[in-house]
Amino acid sequence: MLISRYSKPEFDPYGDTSPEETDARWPAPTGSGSLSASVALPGSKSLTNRELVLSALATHPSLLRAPLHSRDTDLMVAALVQLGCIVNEVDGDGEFGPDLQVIPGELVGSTTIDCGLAGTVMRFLPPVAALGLGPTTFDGDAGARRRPMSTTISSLRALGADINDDGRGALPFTVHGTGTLPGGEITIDASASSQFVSGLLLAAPNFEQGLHLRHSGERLPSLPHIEMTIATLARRGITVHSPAVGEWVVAPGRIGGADIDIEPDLSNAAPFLAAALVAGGSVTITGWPATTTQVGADLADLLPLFGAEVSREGDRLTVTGTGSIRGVQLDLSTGGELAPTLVALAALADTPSTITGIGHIRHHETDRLAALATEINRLGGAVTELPDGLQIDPRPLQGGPWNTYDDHRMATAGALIGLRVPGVLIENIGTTAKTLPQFTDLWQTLVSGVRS
Ligand SMILES: O=C(O)C1=C[C@@H](OP(=O)(O)O)[C@@H](O)[C@H](O)C1
Ligand SMILES: C=C(OP(=O)(O)O)C(=O)O
Repeated sequence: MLISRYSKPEFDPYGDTSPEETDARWPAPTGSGSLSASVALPGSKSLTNRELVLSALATHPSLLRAPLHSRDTDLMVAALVQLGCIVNEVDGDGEFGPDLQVIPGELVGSTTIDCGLAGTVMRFLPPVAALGLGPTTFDGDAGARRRPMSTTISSLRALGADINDDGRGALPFTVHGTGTLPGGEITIDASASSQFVSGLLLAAPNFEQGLHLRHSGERLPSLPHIEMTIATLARRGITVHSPAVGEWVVAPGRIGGADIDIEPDLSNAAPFLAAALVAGGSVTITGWPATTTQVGADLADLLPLFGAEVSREGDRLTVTGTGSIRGVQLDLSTGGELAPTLVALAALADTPSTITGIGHIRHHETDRLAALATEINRLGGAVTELPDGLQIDPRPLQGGPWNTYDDHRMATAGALIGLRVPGVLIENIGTTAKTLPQFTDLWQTLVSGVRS
């Protein structure tokens, strides 16, 4: 089947909802005994969207096996189809939807791309549009217009692209593609997001002169995601040289078509695995890859800091907890994506925690530092915002409303707290569809796997 009209579903569980607009809150289920659950998760968002982009830029067709099907990946598919690719759904072995065959086509603009709230779409596709012929306008949700884009805009300009924007360094803007981009040597500030680097690296082999990219800025967050970008390029025959930390060189080259198995999303495993600490008992995630560039793999080292035991048998990773949680002192700069889960855990711990190195998550789906502090404190918590993190002091929490700010990880963090605290009512739980449309069903499976 050709997916040429990949549009938002009629029921849009993810759009720009405010707490006031959403009457129906999801009562987070409470765990009534220690857990004994085994959960299979759909594919990684970060891998699926990288492989979709590389497939579109490749010389030959690609097959993505067991890809994620969620709002962020649907938006990526829709955008690539608009830019001239063919994407076919084909039967596969994946439990969570069809495989995707991607046939690259001549890249064309004259279109408006809906980025939704997906950082991967808004940061990975402007370089692709610059390689297409014609104007491509990028826009997205109200929340997307607040996410930083100035590095994408200024870096593409420095590489030879013609871009119209309103000077705010944000969506919307228009890339006037000419079918080719000179590329070359530039220095950027990627302090606000690693995705500025990844977006340029993914398209770099197709720039006339390739790319010599340097990062200069106060910090470079989410380094594993850049490693992931480099690894996905390597599998398609492109070597990224990194002569120094924060410096990358990509020669012009041909991105190969590929047959790729997408790993389960290990960042989405975070709330499920953390549930073992919150309720006690054990939670197993199946399909855990032997090696991976996903930062979610760090959970195997991070959760023991909170008091968990982690074991591994083949492709099954199991976390066991007693229900008692220790506070942590943690620099999470490499895995900011895991912060909402770990902060929720810390809010249920017996001792104080400080989680730092995550100032940049103020620019994620929402200002996650402010959102986590506000929502946990509303339930009686004592969370203090730091410039680049949160201090979390233990307090008994009580039930009440939990707002999600259109942020899938705020929703799952609320569910985790609700596993222990009765009466947590989550607004717009449907926002989990950004990367895990099956969240409520899978969470129910987890909670039902209880040994009383
Ligand atoms: O490249 C990617 O797939 C991602 C990079 C990270 O972004 P930041 O560097 O902005 O944190 C991560 O948090 C995001 O969820 C996904
Ligand atoms: C920051 C995230 O998403 P995005 O890819 O939209 O940046 C996330 O999923 O935690």
